[in-house]
Order: sequence, then structure tokens, then C-alpha cells
Amino acid sequence: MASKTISQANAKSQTEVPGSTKVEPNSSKSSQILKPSKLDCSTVKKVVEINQNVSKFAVNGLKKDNKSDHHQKESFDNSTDKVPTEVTIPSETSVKIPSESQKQSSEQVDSAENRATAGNGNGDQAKKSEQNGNESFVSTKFSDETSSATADFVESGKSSMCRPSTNSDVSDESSCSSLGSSITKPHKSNDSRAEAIRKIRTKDGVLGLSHFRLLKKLGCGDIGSVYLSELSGTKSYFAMKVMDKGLLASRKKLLRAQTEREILQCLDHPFLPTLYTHFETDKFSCLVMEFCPGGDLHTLRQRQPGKHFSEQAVKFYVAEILLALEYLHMLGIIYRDLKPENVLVREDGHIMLSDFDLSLRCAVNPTLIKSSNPDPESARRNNTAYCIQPACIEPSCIQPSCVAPTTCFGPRFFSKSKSKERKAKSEIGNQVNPLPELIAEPTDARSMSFVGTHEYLAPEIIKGEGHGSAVDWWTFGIFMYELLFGKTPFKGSGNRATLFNVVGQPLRFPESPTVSFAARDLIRGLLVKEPQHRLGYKRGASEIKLHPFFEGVNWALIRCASPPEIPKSFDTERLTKPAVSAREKATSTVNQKGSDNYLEFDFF
Ligand SMILES: Nc1ncnc2c1ncn2[C@@H]1O[C@H](COP(=O)(O)OP(=O)(O)OP(=O)(O)O)[C@@H](O)[C@H]1O
Repeated sequence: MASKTISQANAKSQTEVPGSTKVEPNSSKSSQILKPSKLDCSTVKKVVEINQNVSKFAVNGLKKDNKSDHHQKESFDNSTDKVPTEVTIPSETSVKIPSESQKQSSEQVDSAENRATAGNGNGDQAKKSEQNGNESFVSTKFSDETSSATADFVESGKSSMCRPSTNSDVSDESSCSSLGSSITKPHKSNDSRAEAIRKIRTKDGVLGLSHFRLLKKLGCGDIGSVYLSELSGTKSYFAMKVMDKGLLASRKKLLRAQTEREILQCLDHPFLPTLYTHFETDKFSCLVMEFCPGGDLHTLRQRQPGKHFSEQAVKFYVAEILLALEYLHMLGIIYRDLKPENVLVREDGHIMLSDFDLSLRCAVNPTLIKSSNPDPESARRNNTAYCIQPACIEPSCIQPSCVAPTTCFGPRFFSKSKSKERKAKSEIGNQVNPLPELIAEPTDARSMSFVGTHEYLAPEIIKGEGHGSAVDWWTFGIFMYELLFGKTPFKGSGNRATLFNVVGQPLRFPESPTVSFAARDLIRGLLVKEPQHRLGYKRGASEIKLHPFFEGVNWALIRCASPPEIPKSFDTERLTKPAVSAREKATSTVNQKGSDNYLEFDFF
């Protein structure tokens, strides 16, 4: 059974679905027009860097939830519905836009289901065409991560994979962006792969497909194929996503490809992909990214005893995902497609969240929640300084990090004389007191698009009520549930039943495996059907980090923590041996002809 990627503008509906909790109409949610971002990428990066340097150990009291556990054993289905099937180009179908007058739950889910399966509807295209003016693709011969190609793009829905994402998205999302500007990736400046690319570029002037050897097809997505590639003669390996520009244009997916590229260009975070370079040929658009040899978390989960991870492992993976989502939110990106299939495992066992073509870009408007300065005039004067602070810089977040027994902080705060210690304490006090509490995540952003993966779709997306960054906290809850229990909580016998369950069925936990109260409590907080009552709705990731499930997590140093599993070393040598001469022959033959259509050969 395959769920589909949906993409379409939703009409606002306030119909109550039987079995679900009624959601009060919220005027701010209906169709907020996103304003241009007030922060550019580099500013937000500073915010994130500051944030990453702040350990947060504070644990507030356990969030009380009066709901009792409903232990109900559900059938355990690890069947083939997630195994990717061959990619097919979906035919264009018309999109059914739900009527304002819908009154029945079945109609609501019907509508959602239709939207889910419509995928590439003409409605999308019409709207996209309207938005974009024309559909021509302006080919740029070469660009790298510090520049972006100019092009007019149109997109449409995605389909074709088992449990694929749903996308019926349109216009409201890319109206503003903080991602267009060129940025550098300071965390990658010493990366040997970046260095190898720099060398070739210095030597040859440009970098293109001919500089790479495609060794193995790693997988196939809706908008392109991903190949393990070597920058010839350098032993530097990359994952290269190759997209056929003609196909993208004919399937109206240029906008999605552009969105993904622009987002990748902006990222510089340990748990997000590094885009080393990007170039185009006449026929292909290529993204050269970091290669993750460990496969994806879905595959890894299938290999676990009982097909679920231990709670310790889950804590590790979800903590890293939480940091990745927090970073994305601070950049004004709502991810929208979290699922184990999109979480790849790096060589060192840490994770990398991939696949950004369904992401929503929106305004980042840091909001001062609580000023530390009672004088409003002074607060106003200092406002610019406040704006570069990330969410939840509170005394309780900072203080405990100073007493954490880490090698970073230990000597500084524990090895001093009493007077120095006092001075250190007063310095800490000075750091803490002036800091206001503010939120930089786009908690107010709203999109009316219908995107995601059926089992992971948030109720507000299904109901077409408009959604914001809280959808990522819903999917985060489903993700955590699936890693712990080996299945998602609302899966039905088909996509339609799944959508019904998401909207109307209460959350239940299986009797086994046994998981802690804290884990279940966190999931309950995240899987609240009304987004405004969901954990993370008000203060983003910082609110979730404080949950007792994460007690003891050293957020700032998690990248140094030992992962639950380290992938076997990837034998790239083997890949470059016997069969490669034929591949090389084919490649070089075609390259000599000055064409890049060698990718049409079935090498693998
Ligand atoms: N950096 C990477 N390292 C290793 N494998 C990768 C990498 N990026 C992608 N892959 C593999 O290639 C496959 C296709 O990836 P891609 O991002 O194109 O599509 P997708 O994740 O299936 O989703 P979509 O259809 O939304 O684009 C993935 O399923 C994954 O197995």
C-alpha cells in the first residue's frame, strides 16, 4: 500500500470531524501572508551558532497529562509498503479543492484523500503558472554553493514511492525567503572534500559532471536519482543527486528542485546535508552532497531486534533530529517531511536529515517574549541586540551548563580560587541577567498546502486549516513513536483510513515494547491534535528540549556523543574495481562526444 505525496492549496475548513476534538477557528491561521524575512542567512547562522554553544540542562517539572494510556495491541505491520517501488511519472489529474461548505467528516477526509492522491493536479499548475509567470528554465552552466542560478520554476506534486511524501503545494510558501543570499559554510572550511573541489576548480576553472565518476546508484527520489560519486582521482566521495531538467520541467517540478537547492545552499549544521557544489549541464542539474554510507533509519530499524530501537537509541536519534529541526526553523524553514526514510546515517553513526523538496520557507521574525530589562525605553534601545538571540535563552537554560561535568566547562568553573570562583559566578550572572527570552522560530507561519506522508500528516494539514511549524512537532512525535514501537500510531488499512485515524482516533500505545513514562508523555505532548496545544507550539524546540525524556542530554556536545550504531566502513575500493572499467568506458565515450547522456545508460 502506498501513501502519496500531496500538493495543493487547501480551502479553509472549520468543520468538526467526529471523534476529533473541535479546533476553534483561529483567524491568524487562515491565510496569513508571509512577509519578507527580517534576517538574512548569515545573521541566523550567528544565532544558531550562539545557540549551539549554550548547553541546556534545565529540566522543568514533568508536563502533566491527564489522559490515561490506552494500551491496545495493534497489528504489527512491517510489510512492504515502505519499500520504494519504481519511479513512475504520474499522469496529470485534476485537483479537487475542498469546498468551504463541507460539513461531514467523511467529506473532509475524502477531500484530504483526494488531495493526497491528486498529486500533480492542474490546479497546482495553474496556480504555479500564475505565480511564476512563465515556465522557462534558464540554464546556468555552473554554480556552486555560494551562488544560485536564476530560473523561473514551476512545480507540481510528487508521487511514485511507497509511503512517499504528499505534496500539493503552491504559492504561499516561497513568497519570502532568507535563503537567497550567498553564504559560506564556516564549519566545512577544513573539510577535505571541500578542499578537493576547491583544488579542481582552481586547476580547471570550472567543475562539472566530467570531473566525477558515478560509482553506484544509491536511490531514486521523485525528482532525481542519487549516485555515489568520486571526484576523479581524489578518493573524495559524494552523493550526487542528478535531475533531468527536461523531466523536471515537463512534470512541473522545477520549483521543488529549486527549493531544495536553495535550502541546501543555506545549511551548515552537523545533522543536515552539506551541499559541496552544484552545477548544471544542458540536460542535468546536479547537487553534490555529503555521502551517508549508513543507509536510512527506516532500513536500520528493520534490522533491530523486534524491528524497533531501544529507548536509549531513540533518545539519541530524536535529540539530533530536534536540533536539526530547531536550526531549520531558525532559518525560517519548516521541514514537513520527517520520517525515518529521510533520516540518513553518517559514517560516524550520527544522523543527517535529508530531502528538502517539500519544505516550506517562511519569515523569521524573532519575537521578544520576556524582556530582562524592566525599562521599556532601554529595552527598545537594545532591541537589535536581542534580535540575534535564539529562542529560550533563559537563566535556567544557561546556569546548569556551567556546572555540567564536561571537559569544556569543568576547568573554567571548578579549578579557580574562591575569589576567582566568585568572579566567575558573577560573570555568569552578568551573562544571564541581561538576556531576554525570545523566540526565533516561525511559530506563526501558515501554509495552506497539503504536504507530507499520510501516516505522518498532522491533523491541521488534513483538515485544511492552515499549518505552521507545529506540523514538524507532530511529525516529530510520530517519528519518535515509530522508532520506539516499530509502527506509526494512526496507520489504517488504507490511506483514507489513516487520515481518518489521524484526525479522529485517540493516541494509543501498544503493550509492548515497554517504554518509559517520560517517552510516552513526550509523545502525548507532541501528538496533540490541536496545534495550539501541542508541545513546541509556543516556544519551539527549546520547549521540547526541556522535557524530562531528554534529561541528561548535553545538547551542545551531542555531536561528540557515541551513536547507538556505527555503520560498517563502506568499501569504496571494491566499487571502483572490476566493473568500473566498463562504466568508465561508457562514461568517457559519451563524455568525449560532449554529451552528458551517459546517465541514460543503466550502469548499475
Ligand atoms: N547523501 C546521501 N547519502 C547516501 N544516500 C543518499 C543520500 N541522499 C539520498 N540518498 C539515497 O537516495 C535516495 C533518493 O534520495 P532523494 O533525496 O532523491 O529522494 P527521496 O528521499 O526518496 O525523496 P523525494 O522523492 O522526496 O525526493 C534516498 O532514499 C537515499 O537512500
